[in-house]
Amino acid sequence: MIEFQNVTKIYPNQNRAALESVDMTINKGEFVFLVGPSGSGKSSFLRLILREERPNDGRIMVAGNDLAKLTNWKVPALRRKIGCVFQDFRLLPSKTVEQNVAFALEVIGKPRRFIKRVVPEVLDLVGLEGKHDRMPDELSGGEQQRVAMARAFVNRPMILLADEPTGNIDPATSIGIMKVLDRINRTGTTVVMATHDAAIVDSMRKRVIELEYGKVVRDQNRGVYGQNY
Ligand SMILES: Nc1ncnc2c1ncn2[C@@H]1O[C@H](COP(=O)(O)OP(=O)(O)OP(=O)(O)O)[C@@H](O)[C@H]1O
Repeated sequence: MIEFQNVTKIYPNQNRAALESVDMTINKGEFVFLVGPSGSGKSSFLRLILREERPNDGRIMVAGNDLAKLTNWKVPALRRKIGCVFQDFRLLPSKTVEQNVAFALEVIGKPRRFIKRVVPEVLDLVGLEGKHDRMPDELSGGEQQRVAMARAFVNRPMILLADEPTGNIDPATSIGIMKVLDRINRTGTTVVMATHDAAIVDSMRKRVIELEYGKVVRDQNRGVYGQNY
């Protein structure tokens, strides 16, 4: 599903590589935690998968596409296969919960009938039944992140990328967020989550890939967070 072959990324005017000779394969349906100190390359890894950045060297395959060969006009189609969730939720403040999720389908031209049917289904999946008409500022942080997950998943992407999704959420609420990500993963969606949340990684025992100075220093099945960063 995601394959990095000897990938190196050096940002302009930087003398150190953000990612250096990274080789890894993430298979369909896997749940992977990406851990490592601040600046170790986790966000760069996610941005390369989205083709928001391009590598200086190596090859990246995502959902059967060689990203170097993908023409610019095909990039939106690639990104439609990839849902994203961020630490800061990124909801539209003037739209309701339901409208925020529906909007993700409207912009890709889905019919209204379809939108009316699938939006309530996905809001149930993330545990937001009864909150469809709330505005984002009437929700807790955990609920806002559930909206963001519903929006990322409503199009049933093959891959879900999460960049510190529990970073702004208290530990008790984070458990609920992880249950939703686990539920999404069980539908067959590949999940890659960058995190500094040791308690979450240790409790879920999924594959853990650790980066340090842009290199993979650990790749462990049913892994733990490891040392504290
Ligand atoms: N747009 C950019 N321009 C220049 N350097 C960058 C850019 N983005 C990231 N870097 C550098 O690349 C390295 C890796 O950064 P990256 O954001 O991928 O790390 P990270 O592991 O996600 O960190 P954090 O845990 O703090 O989010 C760092 O040295 C960072 O300063």
